[in-house]
Amino acid sequence: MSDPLEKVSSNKSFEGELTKYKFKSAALGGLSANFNLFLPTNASPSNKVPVLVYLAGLTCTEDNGFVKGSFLGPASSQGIAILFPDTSPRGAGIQGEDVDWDFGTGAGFYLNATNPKFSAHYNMYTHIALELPTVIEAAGIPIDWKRQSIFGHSMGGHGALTMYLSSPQKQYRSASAFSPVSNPTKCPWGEKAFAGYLQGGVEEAKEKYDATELIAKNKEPVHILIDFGTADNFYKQNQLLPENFLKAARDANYDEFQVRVRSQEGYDHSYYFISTFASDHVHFHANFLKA
Ligand SMILES: N[C@@H](CCC(=O)N[C@@H](CS)C(=O)NCC(=O)O)C(=O)O
Repeated sequence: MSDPLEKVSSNKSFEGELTKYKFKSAALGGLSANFNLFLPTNASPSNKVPVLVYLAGLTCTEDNGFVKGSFLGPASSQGIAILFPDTSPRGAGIQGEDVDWDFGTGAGFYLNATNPKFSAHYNMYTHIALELPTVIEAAGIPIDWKRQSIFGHSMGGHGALTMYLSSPQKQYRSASAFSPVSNPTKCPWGEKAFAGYLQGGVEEAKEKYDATELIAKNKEPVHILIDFGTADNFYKQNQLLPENFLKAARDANYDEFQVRVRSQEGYDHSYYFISTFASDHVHFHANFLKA
């Protein structure tokens, strides 16, 4: 069992309330975990609101998304909550976890580790899919967990797409991503992460943690929106591979109404890009969250 939530700070924003919480996380091996939650002003015990989960990228914390993403205004006007989890456990004390910026702290890759070195703490998949909804519900916060969607950036785009496509009970109604790591078993970031966190390495990852592999074998209807920038250096270095995801989706007979991948001319990997299309993504999810 995880401990109850402790409120760290609370600020009025866009008529709603942005609150930072911390708690002792069972999924992350008893470490203290932070998250931010934006609640629109219409949320109340008699009016539970839908929620969008935002997963950030490498080196980020639970703060990057709300500080630089420009999501809160559109979410407030649509009456949607946004949950901003962290990107990894912190302070696990595992040898080597703080050496590289693309592995370990700040780089949890939204999976459940099976390598015994990491498996007690690196369980961001369970933390986000199961633990956070449970502790937030237990605190009486008025969110309707039957109306969830998920989005993210870069490593967090990978997290959003894979959690959407692999969640057994169709936990999320829609998924979207900014510059996602779309085929991680074929790029350096993913290969490094899976070799470290998973006992079965890249082969194990193909089953559960690669969006391109997952869409290729998916049979259910989907609602997916992806944007990436043509001036994104990580795109140019083949870390993102959105074309692989698009091809797998079209080969699996998903048309542009179910899987839309948009190439945005001249945009880079930063939050200048994300904030430009933030409103688009919130409105995309609103179609499904408020249906
Ligand atoms: N630290 C890396 C870059 C890491 C990076 O670009 N992180 C992206 C996600 S993949 C990010 O969102 N950074 C934080 C920010 O822009 O607020 C480098 O020096 O090349």
